[in-house]
Amino acid sequence: MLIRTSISSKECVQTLAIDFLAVAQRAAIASYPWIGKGDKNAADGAGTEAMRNQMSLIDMNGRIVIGEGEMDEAPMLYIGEELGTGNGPEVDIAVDPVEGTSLMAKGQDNSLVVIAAATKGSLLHAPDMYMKKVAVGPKAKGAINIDASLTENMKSVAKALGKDVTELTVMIQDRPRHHDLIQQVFAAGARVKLFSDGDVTGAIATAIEEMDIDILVGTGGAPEGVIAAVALKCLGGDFQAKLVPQNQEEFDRCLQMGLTDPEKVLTIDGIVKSDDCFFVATGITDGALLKGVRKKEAGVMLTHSFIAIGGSIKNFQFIEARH
Ligand SMILES: O=P(O)(O)OC[C@H]1O[C@](O)(COP(=O)(O)O)[C@@H](O)[C@@H]1O
Repeated sequence: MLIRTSISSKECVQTLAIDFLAVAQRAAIASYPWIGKGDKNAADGAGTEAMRNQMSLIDMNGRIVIGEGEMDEAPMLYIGEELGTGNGPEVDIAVDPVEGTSLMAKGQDNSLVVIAAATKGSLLHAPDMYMKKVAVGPKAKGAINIDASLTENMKSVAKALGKDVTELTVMIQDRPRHHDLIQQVFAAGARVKLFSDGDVTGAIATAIEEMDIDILVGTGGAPEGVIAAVALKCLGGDFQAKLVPQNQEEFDRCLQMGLTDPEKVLTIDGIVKSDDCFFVATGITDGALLKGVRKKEAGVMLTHSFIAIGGSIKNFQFIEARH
């Protein structure tokens, strides 16, 4: 008999989050042999396969809403793919088996496995295109406006945090398209923290006090934006976004995916419509949020993960595990 429920109970969301922790850990371990080997696709393929195999064992009716691509372009974890034993809650799943594929292929810091999940029907089906984003932690919730300039956002966030604008640190991906944003930070006397890849980590950093980041701003991947929004929802932070279709084809693609007004402001609650959600990450290479996979003696592998759970649980944990 098939059991279909929602993940609204505390026990259910907690159990599923633990199951997905195992998925992220397996995917990170599978990618480990490819660190620094210069082959992005092999690394991504290994992580994807491990992720899919482990997810198939979970008691759930899962459906990939953000994955490796459309059915005709991705053999595994394609958008719409159904995963799990079929006995269990109905969940929307967003995955990135390797967030920071170039970093990983070059043996650089900050690549990680990221997964987000929420009650069925609650995650935005974002096409694989650019998205303008702004993210802040819990203390600045309600203080951001994606339609305002970064200068104005910095003023409002500084006020919410009880800081002077010059004390803010703004994380921005180091890309030519962000030149103007970087200049606005300098002009305000605030500090930038530029990073080469991995804006999911940047968004989470705004909600983890020890990471000392006040705002993440910039244009990056929309799939990563949805995953970051789930993480921030669990962490009590805030996130706003706008899709940035680059041409008519991308614009039409938004319409096909049911986004009737592709350039409208997307709030955190519009991207993640349910509080019953969770986020899991496992480090592949060392990074600002997590250490990477380590190979110990006698085939033992060490992993470092992060779990954030939303709803009535609302907590996060760092987990070190030996496999
Ligand atoms: O490299 P671009 O085109 O600036 O895209 C930005 C996106 O790329 C990343 O840095 C890494 O993405 P990949 O894992 O697909 O390589 C994301 O974190 C970010 O959203």
